[in-house]
Amino acid sequence: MARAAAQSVQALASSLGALPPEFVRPEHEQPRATTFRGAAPPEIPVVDMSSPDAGRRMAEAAAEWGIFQVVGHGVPADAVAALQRVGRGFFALPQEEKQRYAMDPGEGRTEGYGSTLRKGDLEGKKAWADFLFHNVAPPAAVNHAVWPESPEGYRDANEAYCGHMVRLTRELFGRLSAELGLDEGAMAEAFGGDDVVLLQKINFYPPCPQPELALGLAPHTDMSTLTVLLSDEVQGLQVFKDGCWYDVNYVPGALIIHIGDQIEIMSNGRYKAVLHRTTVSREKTRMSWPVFVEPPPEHVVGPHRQLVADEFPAKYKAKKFKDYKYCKINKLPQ
Ligand SMILES: O=C(O)CCC(=O)C(=O)O
Ligand SMILES: [Fe+2]
Repeated sequence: MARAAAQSVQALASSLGALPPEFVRPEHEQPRATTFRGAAPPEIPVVDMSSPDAGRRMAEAAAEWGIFQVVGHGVPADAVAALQRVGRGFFALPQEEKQRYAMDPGEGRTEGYGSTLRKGDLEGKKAWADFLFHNVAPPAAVNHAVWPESPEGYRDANEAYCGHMVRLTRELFGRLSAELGLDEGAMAEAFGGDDVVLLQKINFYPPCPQPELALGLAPHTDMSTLTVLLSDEVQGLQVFKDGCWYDVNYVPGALIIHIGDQIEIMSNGRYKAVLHRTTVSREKTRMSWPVFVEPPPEHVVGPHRQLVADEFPAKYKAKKFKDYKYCKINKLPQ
């Protein structure tokens, strides 16, 4: 069991005094040196989706920040609480039981439990996080064999939350399309209609002995269309804007919407994919539950034809989502 236990940050964290060198970020990435500390930092917009100007405000935030928080989103608090309860229950399982769901991309198991421990990023530094992820929609993309059997209620909670995510995604696509002067159905169609794929991920960031030197996740944009992120109340998410890293404030009951690469491409750059990272805490475990909304693998995404003109040439190539993903994962040019 010792070998399996060493494969998670969670197990490592419970046995450590100092941060192992492979987690120490270069200085230009360390949160201590790079987080904005001035008075009155600008706040990521919070939009009430039931207000009359919600569409316009979301579009402005998507263009300026690539991220916004939504309240009045219609996702019931008990569906959110149930998802969080089963996620916490999974990470509280003994290490060897979690390891039963281990992903292994080399073996073709791309869903499941894992950590970035084995694979450093570009600078060879490791991220202070474990995760679990699996598809939740559409039914043809779901493999229940990789979903945890415990805690009890895991499947029901995930299915119920997913139903709300499908509806919320449709609404966001509709409003963001309309604000570009397109038909309300333009984004849904551009991203594969009912075949759009939803991935549920759970991030687990254990307490870290030297949080000022480490990152939970290195800076990245999501390759999704958009991501609907649920966070607990522990501070951790940061976004990059105009040369600075800003904390995203916790807003009770809110969901955080990240514009991903595919919406940036489809909108021909009118909406921006947000560059983000996560910090970790010395005392507290942090968890987050992002849902990545992706086009089906064979689906081609490119700038929408109504957003390309002589004075607005296409800024991105059209390509199959699976090819985009391959290049992004392997850090190849798009
Ligand atoms: O934990 C968070 O707040 C962000 C997670 C994230 O960016 C990701 O999983 O892609
Ligand atoms: Fe992300």
